[in-house]
Amino acid sequence: ADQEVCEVPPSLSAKVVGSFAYLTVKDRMPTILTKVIDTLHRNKDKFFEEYGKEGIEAEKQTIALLSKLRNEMQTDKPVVPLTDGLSDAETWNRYLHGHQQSEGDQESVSWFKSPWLYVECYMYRRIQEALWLNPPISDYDVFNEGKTLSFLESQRAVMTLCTYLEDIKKKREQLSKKELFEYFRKLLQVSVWGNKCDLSISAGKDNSQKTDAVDSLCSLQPFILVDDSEVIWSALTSGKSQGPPDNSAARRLDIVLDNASFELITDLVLADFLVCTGIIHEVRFHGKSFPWFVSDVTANDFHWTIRQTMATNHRWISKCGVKWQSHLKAGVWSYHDHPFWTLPHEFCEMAAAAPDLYAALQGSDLVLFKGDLNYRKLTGDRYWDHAISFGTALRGFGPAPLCALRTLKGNTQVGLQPGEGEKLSSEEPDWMSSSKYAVIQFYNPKSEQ
Ligand SMILES: O=P(O)(O)OC[C@@]1(O)O[C@H](CO)[C@@H](O)[C@@H]1O
Ligand SMILES: [Mn+2]
Repeated sequence: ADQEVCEVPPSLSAKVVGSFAYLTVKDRMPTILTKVIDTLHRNKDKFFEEYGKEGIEAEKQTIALLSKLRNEMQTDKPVVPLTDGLSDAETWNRYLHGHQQSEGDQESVSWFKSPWLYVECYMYRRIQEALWLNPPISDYDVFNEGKTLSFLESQRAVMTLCTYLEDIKKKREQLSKKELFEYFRKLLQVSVWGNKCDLSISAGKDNSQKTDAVDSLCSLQPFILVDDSEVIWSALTSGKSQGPPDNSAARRLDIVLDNASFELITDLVLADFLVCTGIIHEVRFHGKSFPWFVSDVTANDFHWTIRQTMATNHRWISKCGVKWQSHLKAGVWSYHDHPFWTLPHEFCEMAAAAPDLYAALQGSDLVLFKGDLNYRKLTGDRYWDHAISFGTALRGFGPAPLCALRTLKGNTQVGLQPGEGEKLSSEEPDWMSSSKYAVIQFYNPKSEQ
């Protein structure tokens, strides 16, 4: 039961030598920084063409700041305040100050000693600072190449998925409620497995979708550790009429997006299925307000992806794209990028840190949280016992019925059967970080779990 009183366990951090957090801070994060520096080097001519010698100077200064950042990280220097004066800088600096207060001094808030969730988010905000401090390349997306390439390499999978959606649409009038549920279940799984395509875990190496996302569902089924599809379906389809949306019956879905390219397509397909079958009447997509965790969706990625699908010469992909663009135009779909999603806070702090966002989410009938980072923030990225309930780990966060759709890429997992986590650890030590396993985990704050 969620009321079980329990000590909040410590945060994952790199101070545990050999832990996934340690290996991430020691190896993967510096690698990501090095790739960012290489990307800036490789685009030197482009900056010159576009901005002349000012562009070259800006590129050089940015690289200098990023090299300094990498050195701070690799030598475990103290975390330092942001200096770019962006609207969120003060929140970040207050957050840092809070850590310094609780640790007692500035020295002990550092890359290998502080919570992994904090320092990893902070790294991406420092990358943003390096760009922001160097106009005219301030709004250059250092991760754009990787996201674009990953999308273009996933085109076969996009084609089969859009064709699959088209088939469903053709026969939707004849589908029974049970058949609708089966398609919902499949598209929910396609969306959760789409989360494997993440360029942060691969440190930028190609991670595009090579296999047919629908055909592989059966073989992947055993690796879904928690599957709450049925209770999600009944939350979506119970009570309110299926009819056309008069205000009371209108049902709203919020999708807190994760990665661009193929994963974004799986989310757009799921949203389209729910709208065209009349189960959902409005979808709000939540992305990041600046480039984040290498492959996370920004406004530019979101609109570029829809324009790309419209322009593709494959008839079903372009038909989907045209439909999606019309949903945006009609306001049935909308894109939002609240600054909170690119702050370091655990979600149990949202109501205090971003009351406007928390209130907005309270108007949703279901909030889907995609990916591993969102799961880490939902549960606070802590050493929870694997068998404690998801509700307990949420520690009061619950603006609306919510569902986490994540492949496991960080060693936090709750809501398992007693002994299940230990069994997995004995058989596969890296079960929480290999992205081989996934959860479709639901929590309804309005009802006892
Ligand atoms: O949120 P996502 O895209 O599913 O995964 C983000 C991620 O790749 O980055 C962090 C490790 O660097 C972890 O949260 C996770 O492995
Ligand atoms: Mn991501």
